[in-house]
Amino acid sequence: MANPIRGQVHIVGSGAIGSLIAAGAQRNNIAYSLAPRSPEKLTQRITSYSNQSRWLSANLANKDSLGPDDLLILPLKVYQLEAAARQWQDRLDESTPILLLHNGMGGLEAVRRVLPEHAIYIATTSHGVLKTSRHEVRHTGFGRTIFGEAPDNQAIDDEQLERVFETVSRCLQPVTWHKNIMEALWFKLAINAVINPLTALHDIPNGDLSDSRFAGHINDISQETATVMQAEGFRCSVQDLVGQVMQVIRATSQNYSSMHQDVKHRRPTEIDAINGYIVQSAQKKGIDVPINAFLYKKIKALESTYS
Ligand SMILES: NC(=O)C1=CN([C@@H]2O[C@H](COP(=O)(O)OP(=O)(O)OC[C@H]3O[C@@H](n4cnc5c(N)ncnc54)[C@H](OP(=O)(O)O)[C@@H]3O)[C@@H](O)[C@H]2O)C=CC1
Ligand SMILES: CC(C)(CO)C(=O)C(=O)O
Repeated sequence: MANPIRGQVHIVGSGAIGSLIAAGAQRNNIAYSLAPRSPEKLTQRITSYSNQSRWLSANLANKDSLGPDDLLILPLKVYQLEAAARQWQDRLDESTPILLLHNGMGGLEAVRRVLPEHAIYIATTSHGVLKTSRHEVRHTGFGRTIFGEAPDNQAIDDEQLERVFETVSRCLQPVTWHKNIMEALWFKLAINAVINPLTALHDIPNGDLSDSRFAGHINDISQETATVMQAEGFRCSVQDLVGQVMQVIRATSQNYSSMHQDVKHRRPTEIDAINGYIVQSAQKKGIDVPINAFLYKKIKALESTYS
């Protein structure tokens, strides 16, 4: 069996997914720290979907610099990534590996603007986690995680790759390796591009999208996304995407999507990294995606009403 990293896992923030990773590290005796914006935001307790609570040892980041044996994890929204990378850049060794974990696309580009040469790994997860108070999170749904290497990593370090994979496998299990992680991110994007804006705009839980009145919208959004994905070089059909979207709608029928919750709590949404990213990619390829553009504008208009 492979070994995890030899050093410490440094988790930026103390948000929902970061706290789940911290709990996984603690359970597996992997040294970790959390780095919230302020100590008062540190997660202290995690409750599992089977209602068992676990206290996190108060592991605030206290190292001045990270070495090649450490791992920096950025489980953040895409729009938070560039600033976070800037905060950490002077504390990283040139060989410190970095793991990005987010919904939507554009995270790699954002971090590369600051750290063009670091080895970057990317994961996407379907675990569900909610930060229920400043100090508590609830693991609401057991999911799975897909992991891969950024396609533009310069040097291939097989030992580092194995150790990082093993670390993520222990912290966020079950984890599968994907040889083209960008493809996995695009397929997840295609699901979020339908469910997130529609549930936010109609103020409904995910399951309500199985009503026949949404069938046309789901098909049309997926058609546009499939066209862009094909132009990006991925093999997919509208039927594939609609099938996957419907499966997630059924599997998460009681949930309110993250964009629905963001709008409800008047927080910035991840629309730029989801439908906004599809619109941008389509423009570069000369493809028209009017429905994605419409959804993008509607969510932006909602955000602009926040005081
Ligand atoms: N939660 C879930 O169930 C799932 C989430 N995801 C995706 O994972 C990503 C992270 O989501 P989630 O964990 O829910 O988000 P959260 O908002 O709970 O976590 C992000 C945390 O990081 C903090 N933060 C941001 N920038 C910095 C910084 N520079 N320094 C210190 N702290 C910082 C934020 O603080 P502040 O609030 O002060 O900005 C926030 O507490 C998103 O892309 C999401 O879509 C994917 C699957 C499931
Ligand atoms: C899969 C889905 C749509 C589950 O709600 C999600 O990822 C989200 O809400 O952001």
